[in-house]
Amino acid sequence: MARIDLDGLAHAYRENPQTPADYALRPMTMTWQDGGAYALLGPSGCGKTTLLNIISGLVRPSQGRVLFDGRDVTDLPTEARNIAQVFQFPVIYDTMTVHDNLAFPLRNRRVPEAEVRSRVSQVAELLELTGDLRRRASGLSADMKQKISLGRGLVRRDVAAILFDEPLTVIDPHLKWQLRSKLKQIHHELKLSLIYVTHDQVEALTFADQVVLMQGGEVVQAGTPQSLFEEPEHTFVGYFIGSPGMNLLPCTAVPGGGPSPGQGAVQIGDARVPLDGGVLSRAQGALTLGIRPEFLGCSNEAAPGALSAEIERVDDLGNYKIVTARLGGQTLRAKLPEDAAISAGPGYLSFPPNQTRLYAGDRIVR
Ligand SMILES: Nc1ncnc2c1ncn2[C@@H]1O[C@H](COP(=O)(O)OP(=O)(O)OP(=O)(O)O)[C@@H](O)[C@H]1O
Repeated sequence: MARIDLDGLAHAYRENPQTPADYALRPMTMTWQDGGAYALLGPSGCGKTTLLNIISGLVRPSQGRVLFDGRDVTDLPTEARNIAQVFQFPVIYDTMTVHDNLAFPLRNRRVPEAEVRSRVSQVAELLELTGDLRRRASGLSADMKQKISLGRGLVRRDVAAILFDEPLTVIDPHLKWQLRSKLKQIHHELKLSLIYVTHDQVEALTFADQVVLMQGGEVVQAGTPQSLFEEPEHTFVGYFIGSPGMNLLPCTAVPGGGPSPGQGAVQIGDARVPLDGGVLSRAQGALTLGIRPEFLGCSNEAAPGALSAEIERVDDLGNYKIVTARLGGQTLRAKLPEDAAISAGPGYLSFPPNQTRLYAGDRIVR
């Protein structure tokens, strides 16, 4: 396994790119640690596959370098990069047994047969394929075939990294859930460097220990799932991560407008939300207040510091409730426990200071 450095990497599919919009991938420099599980996450067209293909060698970047353990591989073809790849659709040999499919990448590299057997049985066990090893692949379901493709990706010990391009897309939802957690377990047991492209945040957040969130060819934030959830550095991270995403409320600064000395506030329509005076003094440009639905306090009862609001509706979603409320002419959502006593009508919202974020020009202000 290898550390991967992306050094000033950028890519434009068109010749003579002139403006940032001409780039599928805008200049980026970052390091992915040996043995890490990374998810490249973002909406369709944000550049995830382009980045993955540059790492695998399918696309040569227009600018910058890719280094594996300090070695420049930018000009090496895929075969010379020592990586394994798993794609959206199964890539297996139908005429071979499950065992021989899993053994193929090892036998191809002349790994001694005793080691082939031990590694195949280890990977088969992890993927719960042990009982199927003697079956011929041709008769198997699409799900099973994709599991074998995953196994073929995971079977070699000596690869620099394993690259996954939306590998669970064709998998049945129940099995998908199992495989996501399985991949996390496999990552810990086999200590592999994994890079995993997905547009599905649940997939990225369950599987990866580092999530690289992309938008418009740029990395907007890279960090642990927890940091992306708790500390979104950009409004896009707040919006894209979470279900529902962060409440993002355009607002204006009211320096010194808070209830206590040194405290400021922001104005949202006719509502005023107190905010740390220091943060407010560092904010320039268009301001947005951000609070996750999980952290927004919401009740029919008045509480100290809570703001009067209209609770429009309450949706009971089984494990939790989603409250839709109006404050200062804007709509907010709160996520409450399933047993919370709450109903439509007059209500109160509170913004815990340590969970309330201010963004200026979409970037967090600290
Ligand atoms: N071979 C190509 N030629 C020209 N433009 C391309 C090519 N491949 C991708 N693009 C463009 O580059 C941008 C990034 O595409 P890319 O496939 O990397 O995004 P993505 O995040 O992987 O999206 P998806 O999840 O839909 O595959 C898009 O605007 C896309 O239209």
